[in-house]
Amino acid sequence: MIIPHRADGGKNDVSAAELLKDERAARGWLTQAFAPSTEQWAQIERFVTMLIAENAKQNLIAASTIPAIWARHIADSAQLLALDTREGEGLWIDLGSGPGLPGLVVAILSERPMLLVESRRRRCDFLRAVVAELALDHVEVAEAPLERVATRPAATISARAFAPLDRLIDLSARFSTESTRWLLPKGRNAVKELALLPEPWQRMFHVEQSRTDAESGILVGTGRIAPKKRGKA
Ligand SMILES: C[S@@+](CC[C@H](N)C(=O)[O-])C[C@H]1O[C@@H](n2cnc3c(N)ncnc32)[C@H](O)[C@@H]1O
Repeated sequence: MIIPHRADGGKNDVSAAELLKDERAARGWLTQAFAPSTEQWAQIERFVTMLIAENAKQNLIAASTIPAIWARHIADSAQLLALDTREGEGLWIDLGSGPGLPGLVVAILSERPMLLVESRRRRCDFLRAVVAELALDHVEVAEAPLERVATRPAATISARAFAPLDRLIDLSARFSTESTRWLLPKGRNAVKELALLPEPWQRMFHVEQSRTDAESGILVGTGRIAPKKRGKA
C-alpha cells in the first residue's frame, strides 16, 4: 500500500486531486514548496533548455516526456528535496545521476553538497557543462561506476531509475550511516520491490506516494545498512 502524502506543516502536502499532472501545476508547486529566488528560477530554466538540447545528441530522457518536462523530471526530482528538509550540511549522493535527475535539480534548489555518480563519460560531460554554466560550486561529478567511488558518509542517498532495489542497496550500503536518509523513487514497483528486501531492511523504509504519479512510490528510509561481507577471491 502506498501511504499518501503526510502533512509537512501543510507546506508540502498535496491531496491526490492536486497531483502535479501538468506543467502549470508543477511550476506552481515548485514556487510554493521552495520559493526559488530569481537566480534559482533562471538556473532551472537554463538546465531545462540544456537538457532538451543535449537530448537531441544523446538519449537522456524519453523524447515523449519533453512536453511535460517540468512535471515528469523537474518536479519529480524536486519532490525528493521536500522529503529531506534537514538543514544540515551533510553530503547528498545521487547514484546513476544520468543528466542530473534528481541531483542537479536538488543542487539548484538547495545548498546541500552534492556528489553526482555517473559511469558514462558523455553524461558526465553534460553534468560538468551544466555545473560550470550554472556555477554550482557545491556539486562534484564522480565519473566512475559506483563500485569504484571511494566510500564517504552520505547524509542523503538518492537514486532514480538506477538499479533494482537489492542491487542498489548492495552497491550503496557502504555510504550509509545511522542518519542517512534514503530517497529511492521506484515507480509502480515500489511496494513489490520493498517486499522482496530482507525483513530488517524492509522495516527501515516506508512508501510515499509520488507527487507526479499516484501509482508510483518513493521508498523513504533512515539508517545504516551494513555492507555485505565479501569473501576473498
Ligand atoms: C536509467 S538512467 C537514470 C538516470 C537518471 N537518474 C534519471 O532518472 O533520469 C541510469 C543511469 O545510471 C548510470 N549507471 C548505471 N550503472 C551505474 C553504476 N554502476 N555506477 C554509476 N552509474 C551507473 C547509467 O549510466 C545511467 O545514466
